[in-house]
Amino acid sequence: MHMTESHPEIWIADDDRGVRYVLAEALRDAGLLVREFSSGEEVRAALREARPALLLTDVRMPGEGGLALLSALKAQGVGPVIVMSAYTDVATTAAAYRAGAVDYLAKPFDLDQAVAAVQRALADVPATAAAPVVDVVPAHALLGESAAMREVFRLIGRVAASDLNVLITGETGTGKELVARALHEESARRGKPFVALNTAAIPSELLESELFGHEAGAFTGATRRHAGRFEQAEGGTLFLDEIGDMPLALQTRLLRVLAGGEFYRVGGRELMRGNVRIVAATHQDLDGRVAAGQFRPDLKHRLDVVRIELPPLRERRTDIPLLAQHFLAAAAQELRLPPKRFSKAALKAIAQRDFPGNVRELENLCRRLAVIAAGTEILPADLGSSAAVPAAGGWTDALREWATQAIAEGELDIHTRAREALDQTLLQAALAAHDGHRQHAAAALGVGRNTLTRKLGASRKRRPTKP
Ligand SMILES: Nc1ncnc2c1ncn2[C@@H]1O[C@H](COP(=O)(O)OP(=O)(O)OP(=O)(O)O)[C@@H](O)[C@H]1O
Repeated sequence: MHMTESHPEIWIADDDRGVRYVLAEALRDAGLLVREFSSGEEVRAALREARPALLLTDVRMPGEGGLALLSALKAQGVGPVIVMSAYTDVATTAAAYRAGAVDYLAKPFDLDQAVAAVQRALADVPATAAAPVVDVVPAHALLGESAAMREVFRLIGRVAASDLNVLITGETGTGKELVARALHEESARRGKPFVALNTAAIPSELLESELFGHEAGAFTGATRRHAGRFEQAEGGTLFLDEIGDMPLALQTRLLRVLAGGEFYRVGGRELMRGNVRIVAATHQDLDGRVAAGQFRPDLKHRLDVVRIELPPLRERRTDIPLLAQHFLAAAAQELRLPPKRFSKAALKAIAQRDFPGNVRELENLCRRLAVIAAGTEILPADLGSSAAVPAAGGWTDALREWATQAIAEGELDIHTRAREALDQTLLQAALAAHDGHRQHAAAALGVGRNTLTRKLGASRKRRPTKP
C-alpha cells in the first residue's frame, strides 16, 4: 500500500520482529519506504506484483533461507540484495557474496552502518549479473566473533572471487596464512594448488630458483630441472609469506614477473607464462621499509591492491574463549586424550592475558593444557603465571645498574645479596597483600610456608647488611 512508482521500496526479510522493527524505523528515518516480511515465502508472494529497490534479508529463517531467496531473486534480475546474519564465518559470508549479495551485515550491526550500506547499494544500482551459485561451501578453521574478525571475514568474502592481489598484515601468529588459504578456498581457484613460500626462511641465494625454478646445470648442485613455486602454483594461488624480507634484487625480478606475467627459469631460455594469484603477507611495516629504501614502492603497489589487517589477539579478546575451547578440544582429539574443558574462571583468566605470539601462542598453551592439566576441568591454577616479569625499563634496569657498579667495585657476594633483596621484596609484597598472614602469602608466591618462614628468618639475621 506504500507502493508508488517514483518511491521504490526497501524490503526487509527477517523472522526476528525486533530486528525488522528497528531496521525499518532507521530506514524510514532516513527517508526510505520500507516493507517488512517475516519469511522468504512472503517475499516470493509479494514479488508476483511488485519489485523492491533493494532487499535486506536474514540468512537463517524458518522455511526458505536468505541465501536461497537471494539466488532466486538474482535469477529474476531483482537486486541489489544485502544479506544479514549472526553467522559470520568465512563460509557464510563468502557464500553470500558468491550468490550475488552486494553487502553483508554481521548481526548485531550498528543501525547507522546498515542505513549507510543500503544507501551505498542504492547508489550503485544497476547491480551486475548474478554470479553462479555454489551451494557446497568448504568449512574453514578460521574462527572469530570479534568485530575485527567479522570485518576480516567480510573482506575475504568480498575479494576472494576477484583476482586482485592481496596483502595481509599482522603480527606473528595472527593467522595470516589461514587467511591466505581462505582466500584461495573461497575463490574459483580452489581445486588448483595453493603454494606457500616463506621468503624469510630460505637463503637469499636460493630464493630465485625456489620462486622461478631452474634448469639442470644452472648452478652448482642444480643437477635436475626444478619447477619453481610459480610453476607449481599454476592456476592457483601463490602465498608469499614475510614478503618484507625479500632481497631487493629479487624484488625487482618479482616485479617484472608480476607486471608482465612472464618469467624464465634460472638458467633457462624458455619464456614461461603463468596464471597465478599472488597473496603476500608481512609482519613488518611495509610502508616503513619503503620509506627506508628497503622495499620497492612499485612492488608494494602491485602487492598491496587489497589489504587485510589482522589485529593482534590482545585487541580482540572476545575471540579468546572461542579459540581456546576450540584448540583444547582439537588437541584432545588429535592426541587421543580424554576431553577437558575450561572452568569459567580459567577462561576469564586466559582472556585477560596478553599473547605476544598471538593465536599460535594460545594454541600452544591449549595443547599443553590438554596434556598436562590434571583434572577434566581446567582451573586458573593450571594456567601458570601469565604476567610477564617486568623486563625493560623496570627493576631489571635498576638491578643491572647496581650489579655493574658492584662488580666494578669488586664486591664478592653480589648474587647472594641480590637474591636476598629479591626475596624480601616479594615477601613483603605478599605479606602486605594478605595482612601478614604467612600461609596465604606463601600460597600467593607459590612457595611453601616453611620456605617463607626460612626466608623471613634469614633476612632478619642479616638485616644490617644493605643490598
Ligand atoms: N582465527 C583463527 N582461527 C583458528 N585458528 C587460527 C586463527 N588464527 C590463527 N590460527 C592458528 O594459529 C596458528 C598461526 O596461524 P598462522 O600460521 O596463519 O599465522 P601467521 O600470521 O601466518 O604467522 P607467522 O607470521 O608467524 O607466519 C595456526 O596454527 C593457525 O591455524
